[in-house]
Amino acid sequence: MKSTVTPINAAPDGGDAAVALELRSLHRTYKLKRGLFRAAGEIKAVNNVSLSIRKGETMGLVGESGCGKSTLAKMLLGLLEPSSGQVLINGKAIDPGQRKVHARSIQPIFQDPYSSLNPRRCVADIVGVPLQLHKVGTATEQRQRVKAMLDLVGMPERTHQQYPNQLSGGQRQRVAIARALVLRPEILICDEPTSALDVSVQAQILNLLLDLKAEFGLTYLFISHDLGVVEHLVDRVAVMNHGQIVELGTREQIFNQPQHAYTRMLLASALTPEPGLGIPDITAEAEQVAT
Ligand SMILES: Nc1ncnc2c1ncn2[C@@H]1O[C@H](COP(=O)(O)OP(=O)(O)OP(=O)(O)O)[C@@H](O)[C@H]1O
Repeated sequence: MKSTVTPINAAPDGGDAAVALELRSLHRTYKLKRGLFRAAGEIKAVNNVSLSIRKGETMGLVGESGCGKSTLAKMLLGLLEPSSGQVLINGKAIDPGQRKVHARSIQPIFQDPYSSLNPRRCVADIVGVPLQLHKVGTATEQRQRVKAMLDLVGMPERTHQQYPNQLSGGQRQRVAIARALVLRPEILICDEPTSALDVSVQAQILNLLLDLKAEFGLTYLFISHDLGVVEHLVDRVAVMNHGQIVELGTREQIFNQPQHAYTRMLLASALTPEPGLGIPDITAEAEQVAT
């Protein structure tokens, strides 16, 4: 007789769209040197993670600090070599040594836009660098594309020649988003993209990410410890603990019927979002920035 019990990891696979990003049995081990109170050893930061994200899908990745989220993100971006396993983009395995090749398909947005923006370059130059590195178009075309991208993320023209230290936190994150999108990648890895921002600005940036997803048909992996934010944004959620995905499900399954004890613990310990943290329309803020 067929079992009626659904295994924990047998979540819907995200629909019929083609798989944009696939992780196959990814492992990453760090060697630990012997310390004063510690023997030499190793830590399995990512331990046999397999996951498929479909085109146009937003996958949330949640878990406590130290569970391996950033290590996983770095492997997806080709910044860190897996100990074993594979990352595939559109069915093609990526080689971490070929960062430049797959930078055109997959780009990051990090938590702290200030440290990820070059303080000595103006906004337009920061966004233009990827086009120069990848030799996309003529100098005139590059300038046009930079301007169009900055307009799209709500950066008024007067800010294009300014430097990161002259911008607000939200504006810096807009610049980081413009830089991430200027090569027209298909996949964005958003690693806590709003956690360094004020609550009101967080909502504006999340709204912007939603608008851009619709505009470009993007696929997102959205990494966050903030379950309130995740619940607003994602289609499916992967719950990570001690380097492993312990539960995978649709947003409704994870938030309404969590199966794994760790997921239940995470949800129970999450703070209730403050009233008004819902995502407001971005238009008002974009207008404010533009004036
Ligand atoms: N370079 C490293 N060398 C040794 N151990 C590391 C290294 N980088 C991370 N770790 C360890 O690997 C585990 C996973 O770390 P990771 O930064 O991926 O977690 P995280 O979920 O992103 O945490 P956070 O949300 O705090 O950034 C942790 O135990 C961490 O201490």
